Amino acid sequence: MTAHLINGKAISTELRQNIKDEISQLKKEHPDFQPKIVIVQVGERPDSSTYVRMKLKSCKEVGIDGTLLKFDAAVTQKELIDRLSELNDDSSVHGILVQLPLPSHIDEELITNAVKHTKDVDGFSELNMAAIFKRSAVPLQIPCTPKGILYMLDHEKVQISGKNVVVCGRSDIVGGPISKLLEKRGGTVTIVHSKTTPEQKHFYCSNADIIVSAVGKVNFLEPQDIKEGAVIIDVGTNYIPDSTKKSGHRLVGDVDFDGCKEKAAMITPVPGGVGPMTVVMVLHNLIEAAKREYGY
Ligand SMILES: Nc1nc2c(c(=O)[nH]1)N[C@@H](CN(C=O)c1ccc(C(=O)N[C@@H](CCC(=O)O)C(=O)O)cc1)CN2
Repeated sequence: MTAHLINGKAISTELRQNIKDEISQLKKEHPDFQPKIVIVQVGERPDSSTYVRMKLKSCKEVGIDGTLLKFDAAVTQKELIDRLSELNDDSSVHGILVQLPLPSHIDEELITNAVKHTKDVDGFSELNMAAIFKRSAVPLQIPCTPKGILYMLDHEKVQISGKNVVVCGRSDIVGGPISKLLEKRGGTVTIVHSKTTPEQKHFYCSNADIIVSAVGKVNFLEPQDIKEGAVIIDVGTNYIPDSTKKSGHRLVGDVDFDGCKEKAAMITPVPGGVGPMTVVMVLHNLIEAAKREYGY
């Protein structure tokens, strides 16, 4: 069997067009409607600069006013919090996103919580996270990568309820929220993490109908670890040396793609899988926040 490729690039392009159409319709109906996001970047990490550029470009494409607020890597926590507080109070700003990771002298927890709950388009504040983990609560925003993964699974009509699901990784950005969201959708979810033994990893993964891998390790999932017909969602972003590339490196996921595609029913590529979905979900969360603010 060769797996069906879940094309995140194509799915995100289609969704971006829908968002663009919705914004232009809203602007026609309400000429004062101007959705706006402020993206906060601290320091000059090249990967963060790439992601921020991608987000701002997508905003521009659909008619969202995207502003970059850049701070020197040596910025103090107080300066950042004061600025976030001003943005929280600025009624022209509907969404605030702090690009992660932050330099080590900054407390990520403190900063993500300093973003007003209603403007938290990343969904990383404690109020949003708590709503994800509470059984009957409906979160205002779902973090962009987990939201993108759920959208892809629904787009491909993958049944979650009643399935064995394994999530590899337990980060706040991906593993933590996606495991709870998949469990809320009726999956029986096991989390594989850094304290899981190789034997446990093999046992749980090889019995899984759906695997989401977000650990950041090349070849973390190999064909012998997965079940015939499984659905594999690869969230890994790992750069490996490649002398055939001008940059000298190439992006790969956590999954041995060539091996696993022969055994899986569906698989996401890296690049072109989950990554583009993360970007489009920023737009989706922002537009929802803006509509709430305008009362539409
Ligand atoms: N505040 C946040 N910080 C971070 C998040 C996040 O959701 N919010 N997630 C990641 C990084 N990230 C978005 O910020 C992100 C990662 C990857 C991609 C993407 O489209 N990747 C492409 C390849 C891009 C390349 O060539 O380098 C792909 O997979 O096709 C987009 C966004 C950590 N920080």
